[in-house]
Amino acid sequence: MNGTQLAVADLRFRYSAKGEELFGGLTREFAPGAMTALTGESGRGKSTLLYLIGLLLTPSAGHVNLGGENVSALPDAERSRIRAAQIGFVFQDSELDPTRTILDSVLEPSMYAGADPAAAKARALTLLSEFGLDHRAQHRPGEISGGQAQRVAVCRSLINSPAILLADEPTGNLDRGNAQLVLEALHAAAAGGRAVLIATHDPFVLEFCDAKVEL
Ligand SMILES: Nc1ncnc2c1ncn2[C@@H]1O[C@H](COP(=O)(O)OP(=O)(O)OP(=O)(O)O)[C@@H](O)[C@H]1O
Repeated sequence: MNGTQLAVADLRFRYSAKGEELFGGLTREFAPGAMTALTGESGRGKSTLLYLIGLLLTPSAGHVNLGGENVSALPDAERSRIRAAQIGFVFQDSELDPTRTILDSVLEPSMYAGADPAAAKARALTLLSEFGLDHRAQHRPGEISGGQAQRVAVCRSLINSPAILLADEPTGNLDRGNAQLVLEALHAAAAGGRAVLIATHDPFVLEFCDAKVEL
């Protein structure tokens, strides 16, 4: 892992001209190798911050800095390229495509990133094995549990070896045991040199995090 630096500087965002301003000029670094919890009451902007850092939204003021570059100011095509190559997402419900095998679901983001298919397949199988899912590679989402599906989503988010991993309530619908497996997987991803950000309401999640940003 290259340990890409991630930071936000004087960040502000409004969904509409008259809408509430979020973040009040947030300045913060998110260290590579650390898992940071984004906490705060409902509506404070945890998900929105992930979308801004994930380059799916553009700040109203301030910027996101990735690897020393203000990536908020870049043209859409360049932001999409950075997103595909450097940023992984895990959402609350993985909603895997029911028609694809688990292996193909994990591989899908590698196609958008233009990765070598053979190398991507080898990496997908390694990831599935690391997360105890190798025997499920040829199964379809209907044949695996919710906890396993979330671990598949973590594998999928890691297929392009992103420097940044963004997780929005990734354990929100899981029981403790499955939540722990997913959180351990995310923590391992951070330990590999990534900045992992996880939006959460759950005190259990905080036990796995190295830092906390309260919005
Ligand atoms: N697409 C949208 N258009 C307009 N306003 C939005 C949109 N998405 C979110 N908001 C508003 O922006 C604010 C922040 O929402 P966001 O979902 O980021 O908060 P959150 O902290 O993640 O909340 P929760 O904990 O409930 O998931 C809220 O007031 C929300 O109503």
